Amino acid sequence: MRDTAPESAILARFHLVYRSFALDMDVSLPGRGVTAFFGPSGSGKTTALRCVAGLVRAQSGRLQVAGDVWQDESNHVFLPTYRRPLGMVFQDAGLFPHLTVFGNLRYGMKRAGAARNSIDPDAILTLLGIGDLLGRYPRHLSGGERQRVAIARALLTDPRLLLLDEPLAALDVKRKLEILPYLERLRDELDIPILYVSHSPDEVARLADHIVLLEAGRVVASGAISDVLTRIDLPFAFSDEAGVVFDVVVAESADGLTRLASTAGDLIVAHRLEPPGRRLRCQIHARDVSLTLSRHHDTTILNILPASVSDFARTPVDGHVLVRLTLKDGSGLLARITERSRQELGVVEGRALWAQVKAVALLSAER
Ligand SMILES: Nc1ncnc2c1ncn2[C@@H]1O[C@H](COP(=O)(O)OP(=O)(O)OP(=O)(O)O)[C@@H](O)[C@H]1O
Repeated sequence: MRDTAPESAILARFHLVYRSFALDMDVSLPGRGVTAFFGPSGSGKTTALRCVAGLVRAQSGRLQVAGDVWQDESNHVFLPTYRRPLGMVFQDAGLFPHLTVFGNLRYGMKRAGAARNSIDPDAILTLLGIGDLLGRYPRHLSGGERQRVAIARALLTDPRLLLLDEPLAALDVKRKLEILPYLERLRDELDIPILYVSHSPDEVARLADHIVLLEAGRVVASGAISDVLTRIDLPFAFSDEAGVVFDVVVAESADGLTRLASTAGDLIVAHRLEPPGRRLRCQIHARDVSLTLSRHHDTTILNILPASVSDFARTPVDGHVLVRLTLKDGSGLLARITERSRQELGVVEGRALWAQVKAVALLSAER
């Protein structure tokens, strides 16, 4: 059933009450890229995803995906899971152990039914790098390979939405690092949205385009990652890892350095192997940003960006403040400085100054 053209691809409103937990969610989510359901253990991430999947039925709820209504309790509409065109992958890949990789994938294809003509299996095998694994049984695959096969099987059903519930949680660090580039490719190349449950700040910083921050069943924030990570009213703004992410493009490499272009200004980092034009994601921690009133030329710091002060807040760590800055393209940057420096420099709302970036962390793997 089609509805009027939606502004966002996913409109999800759920109210669900368990004995000692209530989920209250009302969000609009983008129709492409990765939306992370993020929050501490027990905040309701998996419950929210299960509501989207139709695995649990919110007493009151409405879910619309790309114009199609999957649930509308006020009109007694509730599509069961098997009628929702979605792919799901959990912590445990859930492959059929008695079938080879090919057999598992063929199962996905069968589920696609009439839609399978619109799927390009070769493109999916390439996207996930599993073309050489087709004859193997799941027990002969690494944890990362199993997850990639499970994602491929889900995509072969031709879903309109991909749900990933902590797909890396059961993997060791080495396997996680191995699979992350594939998830980045899915994010960049798939036309369908991915809802991704995680409680790992690193995974979210690396993969998410949009964040739904949950706390005790309530949505504390929902927005583009660049907006949510620069909100100084949220608890994680004060963690040691607080910082922003930027999507940048490799511009050129010379003299052992690479210039990354972004609308907020160029960033210079140690030499990268990626060719010009490659999109990368980088992170700048608040602890790595210092402020000056004039542009210093007598400094070893390479990355100095013009900025203005939006606002600031005292951190729970004695004597520090977190300053939110606006860069020339309107994007945000956080700086953690001492209250004494703030007063001496006159760092107040609207003040124009320079942000000196001591370190830029590249979150994408080199390839
Ligand atoms: N079927 C159920 N019946 C009753 N309570 C439930 C049920 N499913 C989940 N809960 C409770 O709802 C709360 C949220 O659980 P949920 O699994 O959604 O959290 P989460 O954020 O995904 O946590 P984690 O990161 O630990 O997986 C928890 O307190 C959990 O005990």
